[in-house]
Amino acid sequence: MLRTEHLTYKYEDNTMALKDVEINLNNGEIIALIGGNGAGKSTMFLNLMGILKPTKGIILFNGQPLEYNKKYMYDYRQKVSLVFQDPDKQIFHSNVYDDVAFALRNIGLPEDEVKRRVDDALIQTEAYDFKEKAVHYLSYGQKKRVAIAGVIALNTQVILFDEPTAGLDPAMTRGVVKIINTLAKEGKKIIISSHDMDIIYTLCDYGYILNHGQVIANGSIEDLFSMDEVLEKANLSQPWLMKIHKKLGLPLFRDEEKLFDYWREINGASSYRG
Ligand SMILES: Nc1ncnc2c1ncn2[C@@H]1O[C@H](COP(=O)(O)OP(=O)(O)OP(=O)(O)O)[C@@H](O)[C@H]1O
Repeated sequence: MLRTEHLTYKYEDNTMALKDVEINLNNGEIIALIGGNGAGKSTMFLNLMGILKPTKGIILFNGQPLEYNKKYMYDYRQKVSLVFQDPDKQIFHSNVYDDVAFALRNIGLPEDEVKRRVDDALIQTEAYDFKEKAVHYLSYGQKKRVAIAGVIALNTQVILFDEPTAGLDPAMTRGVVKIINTLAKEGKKIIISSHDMDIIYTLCDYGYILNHGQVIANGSIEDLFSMDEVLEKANLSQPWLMKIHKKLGLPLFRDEEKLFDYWREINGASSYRG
């Protein structure tokens, strides 16, 4: 699978965005990459995609270092894909359907297979209703869903999500969380960055905390969010379920439904208004 060794990346203006970063996707199913603004998350994703080339260190896919030539990258990007933080960096075509179909046509899939995959991805992301619409008329949230549809249609083994829910309303956010869970259940490896710690906590089983380009902690999600000092140093907060656990002494639950079930059980259904 995908891992890095001593990954270091320096931008042209000498900004050291990543220093000696070691991550390994085998450590979990849905992996979190978290850190405050400017910690290096997007730079990490661009390196993992081969869009940026490490200044030092290597990225290994299935045990072999990435190669930075056209042929290798053409194959690699059918196995590893990225949902960019900014959908405008991902959407190139003027029409939604053609944009989602682009990469599939590029790899030479027959048009009926392209249609099946594109329609399915647009239905999953609730973007089907505007599939004929011009991209420049779409709202930010709609563009984001088109960008996610493009990656779903590609059906790669590894999917990197850079801030997939930023700018989405609560209903769409729940939709994206559901999509990511479904992709993981299908066996895909996922790395996700988000400033929403509740989403990270609900979705991910393992994580890395980046601070000024360095991994300052890694471990199971429960362990990571128990490290008060590390979270403070990295400008992160605890998920609300973790706060309830720590401050009220309630058991630790992975999602709110389990907390509500527990509450119903200990207090009787009558005191529960949900
Ligand atoms: N093209 C660039 N040239 C120079 N410096 C850059 C460039 N892109 C990013 N940086 C710098 O690299 C560092 C890491 O930025 P990056 O965008 O990877 O962080 P991030 O964790 O994704 O932040 P955010 O949460 O704000 O999106 C920052 O100091 C940023 O200013």
